[in-house]
Amino acid sequence: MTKERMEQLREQIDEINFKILDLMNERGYLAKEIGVLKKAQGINRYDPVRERKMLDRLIQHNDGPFDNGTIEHIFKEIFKASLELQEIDDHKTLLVSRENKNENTVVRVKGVRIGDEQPQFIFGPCSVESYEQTRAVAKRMKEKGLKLFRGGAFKPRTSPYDFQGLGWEGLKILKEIGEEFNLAIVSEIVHPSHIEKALEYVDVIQIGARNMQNFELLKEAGRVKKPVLLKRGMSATIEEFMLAAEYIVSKGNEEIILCERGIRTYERATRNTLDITSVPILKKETHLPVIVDVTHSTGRRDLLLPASKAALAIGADGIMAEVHPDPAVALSDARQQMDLDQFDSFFEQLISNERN
Ligand SMILES: O=C(O)C(=O)C[C@]1(C(=O)O)C=C[C@@H](O)C=C1
Repeated sequence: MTKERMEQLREQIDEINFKILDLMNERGYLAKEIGVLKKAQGINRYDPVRERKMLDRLIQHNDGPFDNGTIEHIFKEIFKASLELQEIDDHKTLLVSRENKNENTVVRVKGVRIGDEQPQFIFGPCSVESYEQTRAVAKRMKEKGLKLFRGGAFKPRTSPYDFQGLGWEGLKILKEIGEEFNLAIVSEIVHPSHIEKALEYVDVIQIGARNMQNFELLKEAGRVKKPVLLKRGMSATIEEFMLAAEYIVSKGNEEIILCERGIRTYERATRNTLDITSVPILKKETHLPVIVDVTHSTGRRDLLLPASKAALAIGADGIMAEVHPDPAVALSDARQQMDLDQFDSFFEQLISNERN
């Protein structure tokens, strides 16, 4: 008997649930329409006076069993949800979003396809210090059949007294070495007025973490036909990172590679905290390729291999890491770059892991 009664009651609740659902959605459509009218009249959508009046009237009619506080709470949630509905309508779909374009963007650089099935690798010294130093790394990369070579010529450094890079001289070295070994050159550009001239030297324009919100630089990079490697700012949220990429795409350049390079947190065991889950989030939310810079995120040679494996396992399209013939005497990032032998063993282990 009690069992039957319980079933009856549950059936009634189920029916009421559907009624509430229909009424909620009917209410939602009305709120959306009000939202459109408010927008046209330039009125603020959030109306606390109206909300207060509605709550007062509801409380006057409330015969229980729910107490007034509970009723207020439930309806406040409904108002909040309606407000969100009104805002979604106004939310422009980003060009970088999956919603806007479902298929993956594949960035092509000298025959290498970034964002396609195969993971890709970008290696090279932190800074171009000399022709010999740069060439030694490029030669080792060429022997491994690697194609994407990084090297910093313009170096935005925290301290003005640290090595600032060789500038145009560094880009000349990179170009020469790129031609000798048929490597694609990835190098950072820091000034909007340098973009045009840099096209002669680089195959990929890198925009560094410190410049992720240099909007004039982003716009200029958006105006040219050259792939851009955009690094996540050190304190940037994923949304801010996506909006930075949007600046570039909105000017006409869709050839963007996003690069997770760690964010600043309270943790000091690593140089930055590698936000590994940003990779699948960015892959889900955008159509752009995503790579991970294991050197700047970890700042530790001993973590380069596990961090790279983790990045590929979680869906990264590639890895970036720094290699120097003699890291101990490097002019920047001496503690985190691999020497050539370490590079051999790192790469060997990484690709054998990929094969298995
Ligand atoms: O009545 C309005 O002005 C609405 O926009 C609708 C509504 C609601 O859901 O009831 C939504 C948000 C406002 O803060 C107040 C009320």
